[in-house]
Amino acid sequence: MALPLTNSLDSLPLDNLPLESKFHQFPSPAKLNLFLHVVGRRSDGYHELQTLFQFLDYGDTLEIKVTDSGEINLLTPIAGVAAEDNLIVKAAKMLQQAAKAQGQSHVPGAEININKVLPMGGGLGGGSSNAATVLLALNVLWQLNLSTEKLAVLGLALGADVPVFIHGFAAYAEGVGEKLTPRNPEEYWYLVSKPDCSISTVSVFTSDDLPRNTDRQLAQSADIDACHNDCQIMVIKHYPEVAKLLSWLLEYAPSQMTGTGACIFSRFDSKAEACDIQAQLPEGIESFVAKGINQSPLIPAIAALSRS
Ligand SMILES: C[C@](O)(CO)[C@H](O)COP(=O)(O)OP(=O)(O)OC[C@H]1O[C@@H](n2ccc(N)nc2=O)[C@H](O)[C@@H]1O
Ligand SMILES: Nc1ncnc2c1ncn2[C@@H]1O[C@H](COP(=O)(O)OP(=O)(O)OP(=O)(O)O)[C@@H](O)[C@H]1O
Repeated sequence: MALPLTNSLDSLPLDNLPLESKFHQFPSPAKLNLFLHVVGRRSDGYHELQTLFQFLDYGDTLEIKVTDSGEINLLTPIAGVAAEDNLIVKAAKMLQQAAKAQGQSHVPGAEININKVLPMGGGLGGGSSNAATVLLALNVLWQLNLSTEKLAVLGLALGADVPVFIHGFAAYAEGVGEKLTPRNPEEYWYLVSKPDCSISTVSVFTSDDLPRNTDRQLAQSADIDACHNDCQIMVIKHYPEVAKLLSWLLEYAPSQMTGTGACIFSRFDSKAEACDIQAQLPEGIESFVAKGINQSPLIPAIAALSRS
């Protein structure tokens, strides 16, 4: 089954009404890890990574309205995620605390809607992307003026993938994913397919079968195809659904898992080729076709809001 493509993020409207009292729409795109090397483990248990992030022109959409109440209300709950655990709510509350810490006596609230299309636990960074969108949007809507760097530091406490979504440029990342260097990988078309299973990030990072000592030099290779995803090595051992779909896709195109899975991205030169293989996917596999992009669509949306 193809996932809906109705929320293509090309041009989201931001008109000229006052910032308050109306909903503003923001994109919350997916990311791919074009490669993901695990190169060590820190004393706090987190893993040191080397990864290449690129965005997709496909993702969730958030609508945010400022309120006077000081409350954060998520009007469209996500099934299976309690409001207090939702990264959208956590990000908004964290920003309120940061505003109070810098001396603001009254911090407004917000009402938030989400149109969730990204599969959860898919390795597409949906939750982190939602958190980044909330941080950037409310920083403008609440007129807090926190720097991008400060927002990235705040966001890192919510998830290792939040900083790249805050900065919004495709990047090579080290550390736990927060030390970013801009890169411009080729913007291919991708078929993103989701095997019929969900994989928790923690289970991958705590597995004895995760390789943890990939040579740090490998990521410097000029040939991106020389790189790989270490998490995939663990996942295909434990999740036959992923192993089976990956070997099917590899017959047609270079294919690899993103993040800790379970989604697999297959690379094509054109949308038509990606759609052609999508049409042949085995029964019951969810999928979408999207373009890899080196700037997040969130950045121009925030810039337009700042100007309004
Ligand atoms: C795998 C990636 O998606 C690559 O982009 C990210 O590193 C994961 O980022 P994320 O989903 O935001 O993950 P977090 O919420 O920060 O971490 C979830 C859990 O994964 C483990 N974790 C995560 C990132 C990392 N570099 N090392 C880890 O060991 C930790 O046990 C952590 O408690
Ligand atoms: N707004 C949110 N959207 C999605 N998941 C959320 C959200 N808030 C909290 N979560 C929790 O975070 C978990 C991971 O969600 P997410 O969609 O970010 O996974 P992922 O794509 O595998 O991310 P990553 O690539 O960072 O590992 C979910 O299973 C859910 O319990």
